[in-house]
Amino acid sequence: MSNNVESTLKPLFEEINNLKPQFIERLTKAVAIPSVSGDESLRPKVVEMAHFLKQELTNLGAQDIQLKPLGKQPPPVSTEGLELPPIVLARFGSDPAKKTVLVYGHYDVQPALLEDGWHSDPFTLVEKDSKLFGRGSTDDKGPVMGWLNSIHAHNKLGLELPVNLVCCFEGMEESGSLGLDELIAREANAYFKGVDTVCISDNYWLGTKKPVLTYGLRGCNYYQIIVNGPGADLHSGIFGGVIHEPMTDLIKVMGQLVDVDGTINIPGVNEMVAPLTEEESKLYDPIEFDVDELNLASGSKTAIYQDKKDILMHRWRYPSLSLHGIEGAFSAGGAKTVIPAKVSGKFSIRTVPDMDSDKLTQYVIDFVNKRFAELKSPNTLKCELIHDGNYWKSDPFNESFTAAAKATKLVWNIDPDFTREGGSIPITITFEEQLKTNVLLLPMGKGDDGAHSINEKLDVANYIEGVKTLSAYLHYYANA
Ligand SMILES: C[C@H](N)C(=O)N[C@@H](Cc1c[nH]cn1)C(=O)O
Ligand SMILES: [Zn+2]
Ligand SMILES: [Zn+2]
Repeated sequence: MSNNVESTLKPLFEEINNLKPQFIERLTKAVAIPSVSGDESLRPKVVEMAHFLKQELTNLGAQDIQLKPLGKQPPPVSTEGLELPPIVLARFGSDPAKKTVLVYGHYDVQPALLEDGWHSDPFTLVEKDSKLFGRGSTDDKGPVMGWLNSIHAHNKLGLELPVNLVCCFEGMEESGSLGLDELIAREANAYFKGVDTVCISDNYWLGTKKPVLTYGLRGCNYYQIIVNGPGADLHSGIFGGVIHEPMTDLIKVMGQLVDVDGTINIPGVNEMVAPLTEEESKLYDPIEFDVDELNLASGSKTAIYQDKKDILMHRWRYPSLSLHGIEGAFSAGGAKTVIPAKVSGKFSIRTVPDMDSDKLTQYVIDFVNKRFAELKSPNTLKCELIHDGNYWKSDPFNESFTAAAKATKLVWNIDPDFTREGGSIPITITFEEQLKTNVLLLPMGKGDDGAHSINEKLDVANYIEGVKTLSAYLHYYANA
């Protein structure tokens, strides 16, 4: 059976090589649409991206393409009445004799500004040194285009897809996947009926040398602390030293959430973490990774841990708390002498088994309120959850992972490592629970791609060989 698959894949891989310019052109067009879900002013661009996908899917011959509306964005962070971007659904084939694979990806991206330190406009894909630079190149427009490219190559060759393919692309992943849980529940026995497995390509290799298959993700609970004080921004020469300043209160509270060594100071949080078993401890041993890979990816020597096992465990199986920013604070160049009247501090906690999101939120709010009360400030403070998404951990011993391992070996000539991921894809567990299927994470990009960072890139090799890997996965899975 396997030989059959490989003889089918040989001409397909050649076709993928031939189509490289068209594939890069497709990604160029996708990156050019600044579909930043976290920036309300760019919401029309997120919607434009959904329409771009619809057009691409139409050109590729998809059936039953639907842009599913999700209604209004819920509080707390949006302007009232702001519409969520639609979910793009499409299918290729509905042959009852074939297995059905649902592929999920997201078409929204993180914010990006040239002045943040990009070497070129983040929304113009630039090919340099065999790398494709641009916001979304690796997260997640490259992999989403990867699925389209695979269909394109099959079409060009007149080769039938080996499975029925259902596409589900969302535009709010970077902002908590708002509305998607409900859509999946609604469509579980409708659009998604008959789905045998789910494949997500939206994470990265652990390092830069070895492909991986991923069977776990951390969750993400995102919070804000709003401190309100004077009626307007004030002159620090006139009011400095004579009023309680919101920013001082906020920094005092935020500064106590986490220690410089990453220890979370909120009582109850670390106690919720599942204990490390001997069996799990052994899983880290064969994985290829070291502190140099971490330093390479971070562009620094700022690692808290030097030992591989410590690094991996703190990325995958322990929670972390990161401080992200302060809305309302002076942040431009120069030296403005202002006392901001209202500031909102943003931070998130990456969650792991067995943390409970509601309990965590209660612990966070109690801690923040207690620390603020100690300041005896007349300002007001409110701490709230902006969005949460659960962690996910699965058993990687199933047909889908086996097919992906064969595909990876064929394309990259090396057996993949089995890894977990420190980032989050909030919807993963919902697919597993609602569709009662397993989920596979099959990443395309490398650990040094700089997702969410400046100068995000996807190596040309990862893009093209990634299309081969996704394609080979579908063929091996069909024949498993
Ligand atoms: C791993 C994935 N490509 C990703 O970047 N996910 C985001 C999801 C998220 C959660 N809250 C906000 N965004 C991430 O891990 O930050
Ligand atoms: Zn992301
Ligand atoms: Zn992503």
